[in-house]
Amino acid sequence: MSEESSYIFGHFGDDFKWGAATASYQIEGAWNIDGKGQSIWDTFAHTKGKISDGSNGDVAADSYNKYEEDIQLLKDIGVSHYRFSFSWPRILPNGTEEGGLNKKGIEFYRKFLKSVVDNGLVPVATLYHWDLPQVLQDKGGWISQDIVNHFVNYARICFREFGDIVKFWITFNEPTVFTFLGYGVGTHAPGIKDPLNSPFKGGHNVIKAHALTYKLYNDEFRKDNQGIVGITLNSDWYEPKDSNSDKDKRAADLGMQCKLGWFANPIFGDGDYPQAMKVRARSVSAMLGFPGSFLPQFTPKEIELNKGSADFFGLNYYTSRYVSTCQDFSEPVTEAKVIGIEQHSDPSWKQGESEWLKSVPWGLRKLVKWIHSNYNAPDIYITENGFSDKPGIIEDTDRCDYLKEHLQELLKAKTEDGVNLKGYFVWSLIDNFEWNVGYLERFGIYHVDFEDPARKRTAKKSATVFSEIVKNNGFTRN
Ligand SMILES: CCCCCCCCCCCCC/C=C/[C@@H](O)[C@@H](N)CO[C@@H]1O[C@H](CO)[C@H](O)[C@H](O)[C@H]1O
Repeated sequence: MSEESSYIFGHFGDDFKWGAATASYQIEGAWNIDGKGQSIWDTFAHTKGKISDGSNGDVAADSYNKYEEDIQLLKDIGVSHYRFSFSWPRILPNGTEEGGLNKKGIEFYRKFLKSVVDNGLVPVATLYHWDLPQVLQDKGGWISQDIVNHFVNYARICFREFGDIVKFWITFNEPTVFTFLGYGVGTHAPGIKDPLNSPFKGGHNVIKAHALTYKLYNDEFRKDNQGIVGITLNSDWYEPKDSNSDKDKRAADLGMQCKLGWFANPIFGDGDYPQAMKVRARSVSAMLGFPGSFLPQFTPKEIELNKGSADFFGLNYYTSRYVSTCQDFSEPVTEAKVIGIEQHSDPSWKQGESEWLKSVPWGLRKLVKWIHSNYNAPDIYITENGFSDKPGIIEDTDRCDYLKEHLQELLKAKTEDGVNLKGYFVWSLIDNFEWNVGYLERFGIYHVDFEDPARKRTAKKSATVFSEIVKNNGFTRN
C-alpha cells in the first residue's frame, strides 16, 4: 500500500508566497476586553466537559497584547504573508451593525494591520474562522436563513474598514468542519448533535453567504481596493484501499465528492452540489425515512451566483486515508458512515499527537492534482498544513520531517504536474488553543509557554527548518 517518493531539488518560482497562519479565537485571548462580545467558542469552552483539558481561549497566546511580537516572529522566519482571522464579535459584539459597532475592536485591528504592513508583511484576512457571535447563535446560527445577510453585512464592514490595507480575503475557513462538527456531531461549538440535517442546512447558508460576499466585493469594493477574495476548504486525500478494485475506486471518489466537493463543486465547479453527493444524500434520507433529501437545493439563480465565486482556492491539508465501501449505519453516526465509506490507514504513517493526523505527504500532491483537473486549474494557496505533537517539545523533528516532506510533494506538483500553486502557509505560527482538545496538542513552529503569564514564545527546530526552505524558495543543493 505504500507510495513511491523521491527527493527533488528546485524552487517554487518568483511569484510564490510564503506565510504562516493563525486564527482569532485560538491566539488572541482578551475574550471580554474592550467591548468584545461573546462568541460561540467562549460559551462552548466555558461549558464544563466540552474541552479535554478544561481550558479555554480566554487568554490563549495573548496575541491581542503581543501581536507585535508575533509579527517579529514572522519576520524572523522570513515569510512575506500573515494569515490571521478577524473576530466577528470583537467588531460587532451583537453580530450586526444595528446592534453597535465596537470602535475599540476596529481600532485594534487597524493598529494590528498597520504594524503588519509597516513591517513589510502582507495581511491575509479570514473573515470567519469559527467564532460566531453568541447572539446570532441564539437566533439559530448557521441554520437560520437570516445568517446569510448577517454575514454579508459583517463582510461589508470589514471591506469598508480594512479594505484599504487588506487585499487578500478568505471568506470562510473549513466550512465542512464547523458545520459537521459544530451542528452535526457536536464536538465543536455550538455543540449541536444532528448529523443528518443541520450541517447541510448550515452548509447551504455558508455557500450562499460566500457567493453573495464575493458579489459584494465585485460590486462595491474591487474597483477601488483591487484585492482578491477566495475561500479555504479542507480535505483529506482519499485513496482506494485496493487500487485494482472498482468498488474501492468508487468509494474513494465518493469520499472526495462529499468531503471536498460539498463546497468546492458549487464554488469552483458547476455551481451545484456534486451529483454523487446528491445521490448519496437521497439514498441515506430514504434509508432513514427522511422525506426527500437532507441536502437542500439551490435555485438556478443561486447556482449562477455560486459558479466561479472565488479568485483562488484556499486549501488546508493535513492527512489522507485509504478507503473502501461501507454500508454500516449503526450509532454513532460518523462522517464516514454518512458518506458510505470505511477509512483505513497504514501503520507506517507517522502518527501526530492528534488522533486523526497521520503524515501522508504524497496525498497532498494527489489532492492538488485532483483539484487542478476537476476545477479548471484554479490558483491554489495551501492556507494550512502542519503537524501536532505533545506540549513542550522544542526539538520537533517529526514536524520538521512533516513540513519538508509535504513541501517536497508540493514542489513536484508545481514543477512536474503543472498545478497552479501560488503559496504555502504553515499551521501554525505559534502554539495555540486547539479547539475541543485545548492545549494538549501543539501545532506551532514557535512554542508558547501557557503557564507563563508573559506567554513567552520560543523558536522550535521547525522554525529554523521552515525558514531555510522559505529563504531558498524551495530545496537547493548545498
Ligand atoms: C452525503 C454527504 C456527507 C458529507 C459529510 C462530510 C463530513 C465532513 C466532516 C468533517 C470533519 C473533519 C474533521 C477533521 C478535522 C481536521 O482536518 C481539522 N482539525 C483541520 O482544521 C484546522 O485544523 C488546525 C489543526 O487542527 C487548526 O486547529 C485550524 O484552526 C483548523 O482550521
